[in-house]
Amino acid sequence: MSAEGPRELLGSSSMTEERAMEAALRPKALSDFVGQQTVRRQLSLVLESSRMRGTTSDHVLLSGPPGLGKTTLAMIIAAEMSAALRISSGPAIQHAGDLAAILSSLTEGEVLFVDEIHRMSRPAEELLYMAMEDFRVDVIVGKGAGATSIPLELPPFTLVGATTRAGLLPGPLRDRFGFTGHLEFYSEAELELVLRRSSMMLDMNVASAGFAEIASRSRGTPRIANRLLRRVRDWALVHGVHEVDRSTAAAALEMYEVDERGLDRLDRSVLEALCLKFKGGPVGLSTLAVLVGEETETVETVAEPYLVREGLLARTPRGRVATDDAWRHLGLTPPERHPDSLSG
Ligand SMILES: Nc1ncnc2c1ncn2[C@@H]1O[C@H](COP(=O)(O)OP(=O)(O)OP(=O)(O)O)[C@@H](O)[C@H]1O
Ligand SMILES: [Mg+2]
Repeated sequence: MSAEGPRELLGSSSMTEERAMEAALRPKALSDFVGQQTVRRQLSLVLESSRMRGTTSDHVLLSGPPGLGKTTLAMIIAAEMSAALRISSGPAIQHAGDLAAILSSLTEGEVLFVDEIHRMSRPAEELLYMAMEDFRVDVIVGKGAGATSIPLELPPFTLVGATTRAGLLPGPLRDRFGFTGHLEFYSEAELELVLRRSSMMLDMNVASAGFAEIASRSRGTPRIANRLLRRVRDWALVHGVHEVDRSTAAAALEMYEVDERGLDRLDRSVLEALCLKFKGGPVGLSTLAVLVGEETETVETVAEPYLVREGLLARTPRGRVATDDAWRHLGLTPPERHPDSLSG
């Protein structure tokens, strides 16, 4: 979510449309959720078992890069449990009191979804430990010497936390989730399924090769696949194309500066900054973020995971390094290196 903000691949005016479309395209049941076999199977077992036992499900933590389906899964969990869903987020819970207010208003069995849970404040986090484990919170009333703590029983609820950065979660919090699902990037075949479904909802006529072309540029991410599909729709509409084939899709996406490997402007500027300004690195993350004019978190959660996966960038103890493949992707010649200085 947060990482989505500064990302302006397609301009901020598309953000409202993006939200609305995202809601419309979200699968509503676990069986409609494409890919993520492992997580889906594990989660379905957790939910099935709690349904059989007639209890609320264990708390669930979902981690993974932006746009892979964490929010979608949280909604599916509530739907599968026929439970009400309450949505909040780490940045919105800055005081323990904010969290206490949310928790004390939950009804029995409700699913509380906390997005970006790694961004909650420390005091709120500590309150959450007790709530997760004992369904109880201590509410502090008053200030200073006169402050008293009133224990408050909570109805059983299921916490679903989502994070793009599981590594930032303190151990005690991570340990209190009964189940952690790590979402992986999607294969091109899976993205084609996502696109097929979305194209029907958008009433588009797309040939198989058209789906393949869009999928191959979608960085393993359903959100990006859906977004590119909408841009291809615009292009086809304006150019009077009735069936989107491979070349239509390619032409449209070239225009939006999404290259054949799915790299967009931000990805390329990260690689360019590394290669052209720092001879390929190593460069610290924060320096890199300043150079490309983005938040550190955006570079780290949005651009890097894909660049690393594509073998274009390496994270080393001394900083980020461009691989030879990155130089070649930018049309540059990789520098000669001493064999032992490779990637720091
Ligand atoms: N497995 C899937 N099958 C079909 N569509 C999916 C799947 N996963 C995600 N999507 C689509 O991708 C879009 C983004 O998914 P979602 O909002 O759940 O991502 P997220 O992981 O919560 O991202 P963020 O970290 O930015 O909050 C949704 O509109 C949804 O329709
Ligand atoms: Mg989300």
